[in-house]
Amino acid sequence: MSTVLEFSDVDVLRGRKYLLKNINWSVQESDRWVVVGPNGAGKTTLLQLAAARMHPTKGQVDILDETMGKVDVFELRPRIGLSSAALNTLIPEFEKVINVVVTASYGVTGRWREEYDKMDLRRAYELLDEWGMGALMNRKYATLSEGERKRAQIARALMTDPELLLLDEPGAGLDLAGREDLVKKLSELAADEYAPTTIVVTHHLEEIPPGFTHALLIKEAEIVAAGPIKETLTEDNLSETFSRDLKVTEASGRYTAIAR
Ligand SMILES: Nc1ncnc2c1ncn2[C@@H]1O[C@H](COP(=O)(O)OP(=O)(O)OP(=O)(O)O)[C@@H](O)[C@H]1O
Repeated sequence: MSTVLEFSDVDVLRGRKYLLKNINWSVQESDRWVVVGPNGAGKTTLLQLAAARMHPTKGQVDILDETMGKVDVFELRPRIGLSSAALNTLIPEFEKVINVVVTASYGVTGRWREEYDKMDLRRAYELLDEWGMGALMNRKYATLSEGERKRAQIARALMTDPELLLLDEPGAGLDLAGREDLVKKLSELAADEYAPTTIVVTHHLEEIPPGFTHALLIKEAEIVAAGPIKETLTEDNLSETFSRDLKVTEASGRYTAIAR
């Protein structure tokens, strides 16, 4: 089993504020992680480090056997699929859905004069189709609903056949049916042994796909608990993470939490 991510004594500081503090975290190839924590806890910062989009202020981050600071990040990034809401602001207004996906192979967000070969376009279409978006491939991305955008973003993140897939709040803004569809798809992806090592960030336990193996709980820049999902998503750990006395239930791999 090989290690995909290794964070050793990592701090991220901006001014005097710790965005992350004393983070030690190891992710193995077959793992599927959820990162759970309240607003402002440091989840996106953690994902930005894992995506080779940010350097730690202190400590070491190893990604896919490369050490940040010693590797050309432009070679590393295509090996990592990242989906986040930040993408929405980068996509040109009239961009077609198929181009949003295919441009990932060049690491850009607007199709300009690049020539894509048929194989790339075919792969982009197949990925869109797999995520239920095939019929919308020629629509303008700007006209998609939030749920459709999320699925197009995930197809884009998978375009380069990454070894590591990072999804930042893929369920945010989805209605109940949209969330359930997404959870099912992510659960299927988790069960696929050829799927990349996957890390999903969320605020909501209801969005955790069954089959995910590990959880990291984070609060105020520090890890509260991290490890196998059942041992980690306990009432005590979650109550500590969200600073509320929570009642947590689990049935068939689906979690819910309410305040007592
Ligand atoms: N450049 C910066 N300078 C100072 N503080 C920052 C900077 N960037 C982020 N922060 C702060 O760091 C904290 C962690 O931010 P981060 O986006 O990682 O949290 P998060 O857990 O993803 O939050 P959310 O769930 O609300 O998206 C927040 O309090 C944020 O305001």
